[in-house]
Amino acid sequence: MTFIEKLSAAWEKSNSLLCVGLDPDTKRFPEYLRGQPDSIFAFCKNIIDSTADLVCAFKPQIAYFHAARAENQLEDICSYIRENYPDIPVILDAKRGDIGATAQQYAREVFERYNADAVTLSPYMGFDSVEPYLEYTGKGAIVLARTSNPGGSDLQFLKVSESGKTIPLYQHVAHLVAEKWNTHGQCALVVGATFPHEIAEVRSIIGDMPLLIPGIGAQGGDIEATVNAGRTANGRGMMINSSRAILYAGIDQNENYASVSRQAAIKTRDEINRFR
Ligand SMILES: O=c1ccn([C@@H]2O[C@H](COP(=O)(O)O)[C@@H](O)[C@H]2O)c(=O)[nH]1
Repeated sequence: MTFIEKLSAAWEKSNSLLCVGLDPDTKRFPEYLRGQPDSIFAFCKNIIDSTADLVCAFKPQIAYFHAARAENQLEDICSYIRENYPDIPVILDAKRGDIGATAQQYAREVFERYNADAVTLSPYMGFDSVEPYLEYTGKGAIVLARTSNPGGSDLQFLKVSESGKTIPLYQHVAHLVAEKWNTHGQCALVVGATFPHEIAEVRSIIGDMPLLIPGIGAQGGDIEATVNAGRTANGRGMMINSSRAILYAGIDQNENYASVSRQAAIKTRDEINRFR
C-alpha cells in the first residue's frame, strides 16, 4: 500500500485528521519514567497506545531521538507502530535536504532503517535533493512550503517571478511540488496552522494533495480557521499535528499521564471534526 493509500484509509477508519507528534523531551517526562533505561520508548509507547484510535498518523520528530542518542528507540517505536497499528502511517519529521548522493543515504535511513511511510523535506536545494526520496515510489515526500514559525517569512515570503507573475516563494514551492516533483503521486506539503490564509492559498494551488499542518496546540494556531482553509471537498486532505499540547498534558499525573494525553487528543480531534 502506498503512503497516500494508507493515509486515505486511515482518514476513513479513524474519522480523524489529527496527527499526534512524538517529540519526547526527557526533561518533561513524568517523574516515574525519568532516568529509566529506554524511557523514550516507554513514554512514546504509552502515548501511542492511548491515542491510536484517535489519529490519522503519528509523526516522530527525529531531533529528540538524536539529541538523546536514542536512534535505537526510534527504530523500536517505528516497528512498534507498524506491528501493532499497521493501518496508521508513520511520518518521520526530519526536514532533510542535501545533495543527491547524501540524500540517497538519508532516504535509506528513513525508509529502510526506520521504515517510515513518509518524510518531511526542505525544498531549498531543489529537485535533485528530493529525487532520491521519490525513488522509493510508494513512500511519501512531504515538502516544507509555509512553515509555522515566524522566521519562515524571512525566505518564504520573498517574491519570485513565475510564468510572468510575481508570487511568494512558498507558493512557487507549492506549484513546483504539485506540477513537477510529484512524480509518483506521493507528495504532500507542510503549511503551518499559524498561517491559515497561506493554507488557503496553497490549497488553491495543489488541488487535493494532502497537507501536513503543524502549529495548533503549543504554537497557538486556530483550529477553525485551519480546517476552513485546508479541507478538501470530502472534508479531509489534512494531517493536523499537535505534539507538546498532547504529550505533556498530564505529566503532573505521573503514571496516569497517557490517559490525560488521551483526553487532550479526543478534545483536539473533536474540535477539528466540528469544522470539517
Ligand atoms: O512548519 C513546521 C514544520 C514542522 N513542525 C514540527 O511540528 C511539531 C510541532 O510541535 P508542537 O509541540 O505541536 O508545537 C514539531 O515536531 C516541529 O518540529 C513545526 O512545528 N512547524
